[in-house]
Amino acid sequence: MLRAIRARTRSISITPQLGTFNLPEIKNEPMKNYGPGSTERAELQKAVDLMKESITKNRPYEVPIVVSGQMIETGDISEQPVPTEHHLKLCKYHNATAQNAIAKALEAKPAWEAMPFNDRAAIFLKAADLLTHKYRYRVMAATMLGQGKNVWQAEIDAAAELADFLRFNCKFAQEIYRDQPTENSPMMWNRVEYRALEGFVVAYSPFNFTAIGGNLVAAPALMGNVVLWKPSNSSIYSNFLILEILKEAGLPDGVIQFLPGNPEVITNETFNHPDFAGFHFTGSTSVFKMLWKKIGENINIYKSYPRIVGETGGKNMHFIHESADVKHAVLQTIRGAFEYNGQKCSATSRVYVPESMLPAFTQELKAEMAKIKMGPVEDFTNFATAVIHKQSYEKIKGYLDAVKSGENESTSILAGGNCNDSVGYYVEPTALITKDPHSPTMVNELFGPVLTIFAYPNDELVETLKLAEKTSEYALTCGIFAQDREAIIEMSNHLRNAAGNMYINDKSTGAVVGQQPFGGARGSGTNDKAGSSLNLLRWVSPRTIKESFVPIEAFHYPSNLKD
Ligand SMILES: NC(=O)c1ccc[n+]([C@@H]2O[C@H](COP(=O)([O-])OP(=O)(O)OC[C@H]3O[C@@H](n4cnc5c(N)ncnc54)[C@H](O)[C@@H]3O)[C@@H](O)[C@H]2O)c1
Ligand SMILES: N[C@@H](CCC=O)C(=O)O
Repeated sequence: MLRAIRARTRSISITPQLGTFNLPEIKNEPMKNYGPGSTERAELQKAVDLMKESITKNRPYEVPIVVSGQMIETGDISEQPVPTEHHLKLCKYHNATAQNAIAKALEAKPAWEAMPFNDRAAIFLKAADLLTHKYRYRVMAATMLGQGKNVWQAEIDAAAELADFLRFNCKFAQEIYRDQPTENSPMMWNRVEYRALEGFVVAYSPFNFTAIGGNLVAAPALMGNVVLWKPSNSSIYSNFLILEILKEAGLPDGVIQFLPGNPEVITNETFNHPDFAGFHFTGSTSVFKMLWKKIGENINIYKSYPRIVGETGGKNMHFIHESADVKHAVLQTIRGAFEYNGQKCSATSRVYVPESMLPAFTQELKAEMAKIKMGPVEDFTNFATAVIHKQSYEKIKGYLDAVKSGENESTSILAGGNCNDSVGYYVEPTALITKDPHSPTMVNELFGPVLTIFAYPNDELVETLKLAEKTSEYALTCGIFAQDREAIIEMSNHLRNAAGNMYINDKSTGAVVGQQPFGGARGSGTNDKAGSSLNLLRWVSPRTIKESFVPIEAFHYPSNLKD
C-alpha cells in the first residue's frame, strides 16, 4: 500500500514555492509634468518626431498577428491612420482569424495556470517597470500619433494608468489569494483555491485608452487565464507595443494571442467555441449588448457559463448648485468636457446650471474656451487635437449641423461649433445651450468635444436632480459642485444610482487606479470596477477544499444512539 502511494507521488509534478512572498510596495506611478525645458519634454518630443519622420517617409510600422509568440503575416492588410493628419498611416496591420489561436492558447494554459503566483506577478511588475522606464516615450508617442492624445493625456493613460493597472492588479490578486476561510473545525483544514476559468478569455479593447487595452488582457492573464486580444483598429500600434513589452518581461508564448482585424470574424470564431469562458470588453454600449446577446444565443454550446464583464458608454453630467465656486466649476467642466476631445467614456457632456448663475457661468466658460488651442499632437502646446476617425467626425458633425440648421430647434451654439476634416478630423470644442433637457445632445453619447448646458430654476433643485437622474440610459460618472454641505448631501443622494463614479467638486474624468476604482452601471456596464479586486474576482473560479485529518470509526451520529 505504502509503495503504491509512493509510486503515485513520484508521478506528480511539483512546482516548489519555498516561501510566502511579499510584493514590493505598490504605489501610483509618479507622473512627469513635461513643463517647458524639462528633460522628459525633450525626450518625448524626440520620440514623437522620430516616429512622425518615419511614417512621413512612407514607412508605417508593420504589425503582424501574434499566435504563441509567432509573428504571422496574413497578407490581408489594413492601416491605422493618424487622426490629426489622416493621409499619414501609423501602421499597417495584418488581419487575423482566431482558429489556430484558440488551440494554441489552450495548449499554453496548463503551464501558465500552474506557474506560482509570485512568478506570474513578477512578469507584470517587470512589464510595468519596462513601460515606465525603457519604453515610456515610445508607447506615449504611439498613443499620441495613433490615437490623437496630447502629452498630458498620453502620460496619464499610456504611462501612468497602464503601469498602475499592472502593479495594483498584483496587489489585489495577492489579497484575493490570501482570502481564506477563517474557521477550521477540529482535526480538519479548510482552504480555497482561486482557479483560472476553464477555457479561454476573449478581450475586445476600445481605441481611446492604451491602458484599458493592456488591462483587459493583463487582469485575466494574471489570474492564470489565457486571453485572445482583439484590439481596436484605431489603436493597433500602441497595443502591439504593450504586447512586446509583456513578452520582454517574460510572458510565456500563448498566454496572450494578439488578433487585430475584423471584429466579426474574431467574434464568429471565438463566441462559437465550447471553451469560450469569459469576455472582457470595453467599448460602446450597442456593441456590448449585441455581443452579450450572441453569448446568450450560444449558451448551450459552452462548457461553463461565460463570465461577461463590460464597461461601456456614458452621458456624464456636472450638476452645479447655486453655492458652487463658479470659476472652479467652469474650469473643471472644460477639462472634463474637452480634454482628449471629449473621447473618454467619463467625459462631461451635459451640465446643469442654476438660472441665477447662468450669466456668470457662460461668460466665464466662453472666455476660458477661447484660450483652448487645437492642432496636431507634436505641438505640445495644443490642448485639443482631432477626433479619432471619419465615422466619429461625421457623427459629431451631424449633431452640430442639426443645431445649426434648426432641426434641433431647442438648442443653440454658445461657443465653437466648427468642423474641418481636410487634414485631420478636427471638431472645435463646442458648448451648446438648450431649453429642452431631453434634446438629443443631452441624452445621446456623442463621444466628442461637445458640451450641452441646461439652466434650471434655482427653486427646482430636487425636480431637476430627478430629471437629470433619468435623462439618459447611462450611469457612469457625475460631478457635483457646491459649497453648501446640505446641498452636497441632497445632490449625492438623488444621484446615487446615476453614476458608478461620483465626484464632489471635481470633474467627471480622471479616475486613478488604487484611488477611484472605475466603472458604471445601467447602460454603462457591469460595474466590475477596472483596477480593483472586484474585476479580478471575475476571472477566477474558486474551489473550496476541506481536508479531514483523522479517520472516523462509525457512520452514526450521537443523536442516532439509544439512551
Ligand atoms: N466604461 C468604460 O470604462 C469605457 C472606457 C473606454 C471607452 N468606453 C466606451 O467605448 C466607446 C468608444 O470606444 P470604441 O469606439 O473603440 O468602441 P467600439 O464599441 O466601437 O469598439 C470596442 C471594441 O469592440 C469591437 N467591435 C466594434 N464593432 C464590433 C462588432 N460589430 N462586433 C464585434 N466587435 C466589435 C472593436 O473592434 C473594439 O475592439 C464609447 O462608447 C466609450 O464610452 C467605455
Ligand atoms: N477611467 C477614465 C475613463 C476611461 C474611459 O474612457 C477616466 O476616469 O477618465
